[in-house]
Amino acid sequence: MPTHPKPLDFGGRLLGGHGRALICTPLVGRTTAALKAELTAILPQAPDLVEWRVDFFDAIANQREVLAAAAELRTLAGGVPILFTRRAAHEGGEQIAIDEDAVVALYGALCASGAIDVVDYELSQLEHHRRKVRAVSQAHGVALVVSCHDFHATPGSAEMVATLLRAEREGADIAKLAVMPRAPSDVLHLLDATLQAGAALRIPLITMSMGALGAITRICGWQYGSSVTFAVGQRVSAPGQIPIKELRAAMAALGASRPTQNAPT
Ligand SMILES: O=C1C[C@@](O)(C(=O)O)C[C@@H](O)[C@@H]1O
Repeated sequence: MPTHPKPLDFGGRLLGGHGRALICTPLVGRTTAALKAELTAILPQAPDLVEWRVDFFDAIANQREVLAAAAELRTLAGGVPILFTRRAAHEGGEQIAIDEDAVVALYGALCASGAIDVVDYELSQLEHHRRKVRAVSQAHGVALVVSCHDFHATPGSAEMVATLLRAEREGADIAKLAVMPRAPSDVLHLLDATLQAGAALRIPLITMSMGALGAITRICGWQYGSSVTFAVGQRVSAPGQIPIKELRAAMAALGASRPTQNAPT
């Protein structure tokens, strides 16, 4: 019997759960036009969520332009929830032209805009920044992913569970952990930590082992309790991501995309 991942709760609108893995496709366009083209190409592939990786956006320093782009994406997405993420460079993101205070202000503006459903902010950021992001997201009914990425190694299972628990304690609505395997056993440790954390946490979690070695976790992670898997729509945003079509086919082979009543018991 697989562990059912918990559903995501966007202001009372539940997404996923009941043995269904959600697929999120990142948008990494550098301009509004490129983002719109990317989203237009991705939507026919029916992602459950799209993630705007704003650290790729050339005009990130221009809050008005970011808000205008977000509004356009909102309209184009037609009800597909939007995750807004500035991935910090020290956690595998792009170098950006603004400091952390400006990033937090940007998160505030986006949360207030109504154009996004969920934001992702790193556990490694300073506490006063994290608190501000938590407060502003809560104030506007935007869900908060508190994330942690290790692009170099995979910590032990106990440490990974502790990280996910800490994200929950720090106010996350969703806890996320991405780690890099150095050996096949690291992939097993990530799945083990996912299973343990799924039982220990009240909130949904998202985990993945990155790189080619970890790609299997993007297909089967839901069976260990991970609520979302990230797939390539147009361009890769992290190593090891699988194109959405192939990912969906592989998950279907595991029974992941079937309704609960047809899932293997
Ligand atoms: O945190 C994550 C997960 C991710 O790093 C991955 O490995 O699929 C991809 C990122 O775009 C996203 O923000």
